[in-house]
Amino acid sequence: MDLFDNGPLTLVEDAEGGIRYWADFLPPSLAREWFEALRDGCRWQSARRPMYDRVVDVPRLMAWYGLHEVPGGLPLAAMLERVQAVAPGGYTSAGLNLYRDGNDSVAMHNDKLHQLVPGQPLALVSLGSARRMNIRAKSGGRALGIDLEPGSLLVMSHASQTTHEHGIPKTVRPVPPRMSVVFRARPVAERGRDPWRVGAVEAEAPASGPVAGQRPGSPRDRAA
Ligand SMILES: O=C(O)CCC(=O)C(=O)O
Ligand SMILES: [Fe+2]
Repeated sequence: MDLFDNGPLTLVEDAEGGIRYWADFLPPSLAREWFEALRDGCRWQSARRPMYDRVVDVPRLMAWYGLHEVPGGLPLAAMLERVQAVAPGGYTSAGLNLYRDGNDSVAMHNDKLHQLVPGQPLALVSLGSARRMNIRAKSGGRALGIDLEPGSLLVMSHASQTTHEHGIPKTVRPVPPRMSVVFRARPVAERGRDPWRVGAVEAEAPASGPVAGQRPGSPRDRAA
């Protein structure tokens, strides 16, 4: 690949732009700075969900902000400005995931369609350590694996959420924490509502809402 080519790698094609990946979206020093600011400044919460006859913690921490009400000090407006320059969209919310170690994960899923504005993309910025994302067509076939590097951007079309699933598998490799910041365009009726209380942004919806006040790295029962 041309070293000076910062254009995207197209992973999936569709009429709305498919799934595209920019490895060098952010300068490394800025990616590090923003990782630390968000790790230390976000209201991280541990959500719970039923699994068989138990209720377990969703295996990662999450935070969520409407873009009209981001607390001062969090670099989400500056990040959004860079996202808009590459992948313009009507983004209204930022959902953040913190994977504390290789035991944290997200199961294969598509983002909930009723919580997304049709035609609008989802933009996912990765910070911290690199983690593998698997992307698989619902129609079958092998999953495609992409290592989401710190400072990278993955943009998924709305249409791709109807045709493909994505997930971050656990890994036995010792990996430092990794964060994703997902900008989404939410329908007006969904804005301002805590997404965990209306069925969550994706498949691992907790039934009982978040447990407030958990700090990154605190011990817990992690399944799934
Ligand atoms: O952390 C990631 O890269 C994926 C997160 C995700 O799929 C989601 O929040 O819906
Ligand atoms: Fe997702």
